[in-house]
Amino acid sequence: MELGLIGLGKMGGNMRERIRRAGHTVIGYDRNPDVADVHSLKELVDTLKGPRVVWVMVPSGAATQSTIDELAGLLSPGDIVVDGGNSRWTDDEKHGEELKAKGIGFVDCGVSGGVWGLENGYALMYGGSAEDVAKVQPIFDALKPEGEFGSVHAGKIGAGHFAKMVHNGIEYAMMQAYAEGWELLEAVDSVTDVREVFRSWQEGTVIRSWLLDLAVNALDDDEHLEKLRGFAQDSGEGRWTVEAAIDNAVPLPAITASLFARFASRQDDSPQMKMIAALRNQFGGHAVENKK
Ligand SMILES: NC(=O)C1=CN([C@@H]2O[C@H](COP(=O)(O)OP(=O)(O)OC[C@H]3O[C@@H](n4cnc5c(N)ncnc54)[C@H](O)[C@@H]3O)[C@@H](O)[C@H]2O)C=CC1
Ligand SMILES: O=C(CO)[C@H](O)[C@H](O)COP(=O)(O)O
Repeated sequence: MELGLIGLGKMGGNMRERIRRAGHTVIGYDRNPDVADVHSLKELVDTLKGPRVVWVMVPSGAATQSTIDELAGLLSPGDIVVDGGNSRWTDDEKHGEELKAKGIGFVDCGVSGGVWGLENGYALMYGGSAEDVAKVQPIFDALKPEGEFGSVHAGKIGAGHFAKMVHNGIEYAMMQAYAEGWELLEAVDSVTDVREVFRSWQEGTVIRSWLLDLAVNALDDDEHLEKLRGFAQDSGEGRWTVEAAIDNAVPLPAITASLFARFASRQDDSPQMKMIAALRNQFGGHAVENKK
């Protein structure tokens, strides 16, 4: 089938290639003309034969919103928009309604697989009506990993991004657990080769996983991660997971702590620890360290 794909960065660029390898036609648009097949959204829409399926794979928030707004004005009744970016799930209902008013279908799709997806396939979690999902199914089949699993119609509009958000919350906590274990192993003299301990865990252990494999890759590149600064960004999914947990009164101590650990990583000199030091000094006369 034919697909219009908007956003040809780390994700969309490889997805275009994987879908083409499966025998489909993909026409890509990106605001960066070096990677684009067409040079405007209008040209993309005019080039595709109807009924069209257009997949949006740009940063969540303003870029996704403006793209969907423009598509709503360009597409025709019976066409479908898929939002494959990491959009906040609460945006999906709004996007679905905006497009439905023009007779355009909408499917939200959480995509997992990162820059490895071209070869390994992309795990997909999608939400929307069965009718709209069916129109995108050949593309889902091209993107998904080989094998029985890796693709799910999670529910109605919003369910795909909600499932991907929870997936990313779990990702935060798993990464935090490996990171904490690694730091503790590095802190003691008795363990002389931390990287080999991590490598040994890749087979047979309870904690083997793809993230563990990637940790070993990172340690092979830089055995003690000396080239990196201990600073970790976040792009929203962890925050939204914690917000959803609060809305539903579901306790998420591990995921919340892993999000807060990232915030702490961005502080050179913790203001709250200054207060802790000051209070210990006030009540117990405990020593403080002053700035030089
Ligand atoms: N990198 C990852 O591991 C994953 C990323 N995602 C999500 O996929 C989406 C894309 O992510 P990446 O490819 O990593 O980002 P990226 O920054 O590598 O690529 C984004 C692309 O979109 C283009 N773009 C931005 N605004 C545009 C607009 N208004 N119109 C047309 N093109 C526009 C940029 O020029 C760029 O080529 C994001 O929503 C991200 O959260 C989802 C799963 C994994
Ligand atoms: O969806 C992903 C992986 O599954 C993206 O890599 C996402 O950017 C990770 O989240 P964060 O940037 O908040 O660490």
